[in-house]
Amino acid sequence: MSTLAVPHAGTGELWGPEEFTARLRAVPAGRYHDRHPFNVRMHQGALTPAELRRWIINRFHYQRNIPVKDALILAKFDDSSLRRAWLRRIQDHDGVADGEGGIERWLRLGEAAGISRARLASGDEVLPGVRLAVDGYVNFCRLRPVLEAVAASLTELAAPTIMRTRIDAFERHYGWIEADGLAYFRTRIGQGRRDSKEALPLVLAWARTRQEQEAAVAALRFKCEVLWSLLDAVEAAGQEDRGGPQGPAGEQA
Ligand SMILES: O=C(O)c1cc(C(=O)O)c2c(n1)C(=O)C(=O)c1cc(C(=O)O)[nH]c1-2
Repeated sequence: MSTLAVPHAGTGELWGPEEFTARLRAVPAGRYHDRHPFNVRMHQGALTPAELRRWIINRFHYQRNIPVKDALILAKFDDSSLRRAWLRRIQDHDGVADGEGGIERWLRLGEAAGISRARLASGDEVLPGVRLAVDGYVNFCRLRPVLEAVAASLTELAAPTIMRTRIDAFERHYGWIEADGLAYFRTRIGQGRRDSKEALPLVLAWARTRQEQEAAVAALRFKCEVLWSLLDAVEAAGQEDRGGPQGPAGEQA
């Protein structure tokens, strides 16, 4: 595995590009939110309409903050071609005109699931844990070096697969959501693939020391934790509805 490794003072050998890539890919392979019990139940068709609506409302908070964190990353680049590439990510979400882009498509997903635009856009039902997780990601991209901020986006290596599974699951189990509402997920398959294909070579090139390589892997781990925490909060709110994790409220000691 380490045939390309070269020695680096103090912090161990620099991983060769193959080993570094394998280590980055191993992070979402092991701890991506597709394994989260809430996501597993979503894909099994076991969520109630109220639970699915809660997820759509809370995930919207993540969606609307993605272009904010991408603008923070863009501001770290001193190179026009990189800024242009990153600007396209912002446009993926915001569109280039009213009525376009991923945020608009997520609003339509909400409508297809019976959530009005005003309700979704208000943010009133965003859970505290979701707010903290999303703030954590935005602030990470604001405060950390560009290598780590870009590495954190590499969860998208795993995103196209989860999108495909989600489309199948929604079509099979949640027929009450109008089919047009799934456009967000369909569009995201290609965008996510392109984003990760673009970001991976940047991370490989910018991590020049073993310490930086490890920081990139840690950034990706952190991002998996952000996505995991978001679902923890959504799941916990459902348990409260059902009377708490130990059963109905009155039966708890
Ligand atoms: O539904 C998902 O499972 C999922 C995961 C991720 C991800 O892995 O970060 C993103 C998205 N969706 C997504 O829609 C999206 O726009 C997106 C942007 C980013 C990012 O970090 O730049 N991740 C994701």
